[in-house]
Amino acid sequence: MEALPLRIRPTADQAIVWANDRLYLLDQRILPNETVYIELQSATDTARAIRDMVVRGAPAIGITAAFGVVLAARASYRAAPDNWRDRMTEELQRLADSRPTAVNLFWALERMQRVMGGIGDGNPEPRLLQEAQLIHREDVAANRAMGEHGASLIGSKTSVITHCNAGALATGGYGTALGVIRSAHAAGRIEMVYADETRPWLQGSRLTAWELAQDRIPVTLLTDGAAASRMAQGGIDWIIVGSDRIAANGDVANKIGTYNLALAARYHGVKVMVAAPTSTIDMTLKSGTAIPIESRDPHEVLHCGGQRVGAPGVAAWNPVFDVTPAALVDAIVTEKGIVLSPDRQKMAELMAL
Ligand SMILES: CSC[C@@H](O)[C@@H](O)C(=O)COP(=O)(O)O
Repeated sequence: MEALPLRIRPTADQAIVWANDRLYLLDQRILPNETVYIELQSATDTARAIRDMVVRGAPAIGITAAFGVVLAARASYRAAPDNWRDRMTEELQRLADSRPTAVNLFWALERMQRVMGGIGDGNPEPRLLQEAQLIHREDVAANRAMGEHGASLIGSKTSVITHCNAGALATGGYGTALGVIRSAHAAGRIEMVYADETRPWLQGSRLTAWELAQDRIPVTLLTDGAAASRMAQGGIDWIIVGSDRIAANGDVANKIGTYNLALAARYHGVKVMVAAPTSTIDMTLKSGTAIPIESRDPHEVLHCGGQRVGAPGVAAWNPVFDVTPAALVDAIVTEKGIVLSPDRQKMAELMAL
C-alpha cells in the first residue's frame, strides 16, 4: 500500500475513488487529523486495507472488495490470459477472509463472481470494472432512498443519537444512518445529533463528527457511557444506526454498544431506527445468534491514542459488533421501504419486493 497525493478534495463522499485505472482509499485510520489517500495495487493490498481499517463500514467494505476483484483480474489476466479465473482463487479468498461480520463483503464478492462466470475470451477487466462501479453507484442511490424513507419517520424537530460511523465514509456516499440524518436535517427536523465516540476505534468522534461538521449539521460528542443519561434528560426521539448484517428474523448486528443503546432506548421510550441497504440483509441466517461476530486484537482496547490505558498484565475482551434483538428495533429502513417492528414474515415480504 502506498500513500499518494491524489488531486481531489478529500471529502467523506470521496472515500473510495477509482481514478486513472487505480484504486485509492481515504485512510480512515488517521482522519480527521490527516486526509491522505492510499493507492492499492493488488487484491492482497485491498484485503489488508479492509482488515486494517483503512476502509470500514459494511457497504464501503463491499464496494472496496468489488474493486479488489478488478485488481485481481488485471494481475491474473496479465500473467495468464488463458487461465485468469483459476489464478484469482487465492486473492478472492484473501478478500473474503478480511473481515467476517459485514455480509456486504460476501454479497459483493458473489456478485462479482457471477459476472466473472459470464465473461468470454479477452480481457475481463472492463466488464468487472463496470460492475464494481455499478455496485458503487447503486449504493449511493440506495442511501438517498433510505434517507427519504427514514426522514419520513421523524415527525417533529428532535435530537437523535447515532453510534459508530454509518455515514458517507462507511458507504459509497451519503450514508445509511447519516443519510437519514442528512435528509431529516435538510427537512428541518434535526435539532442536534449526539455522536457516541465509539471505543476503541473512535469512529464516532473521529469520523461521524468530522462528516457532520463538514456538512454544518449540529453535532455533540458523547462518551459511549453517557448515552443513557442523555436519553434520561429527554428531547431524544430516535436512535439511528446502521448495520453490518441483519438476520432473517430482523435481529441486527452493528458496532459493539448498539445493543446497550437499544436497551436504554426501550427503557426511556426512545425509538430505534436501523438504516441499511438490502445488501446487508442475510436471509440465510435464521436469527442473530448465527451472525459471525468479529473479535479483534485486545491491543485495541488496552491502548488509546498511542498510549497504553490498560493496567499492566490485564486482559481485554474485544468483540467489535453485537446483536440487537429484533424486539428492540422499531424500524428497519432500506432502499426498498420500511419495516416497522421487524419479524421474520415482514423481512421475507420486504426481500420479495
Ligand atoms: C453504513 S455502515 C454500518 C455499519 O457498518 C457501522 O455501523 C459499523 O458498525 C462499522 O464498523 P467498523 O468496525 O467501523 O467497520
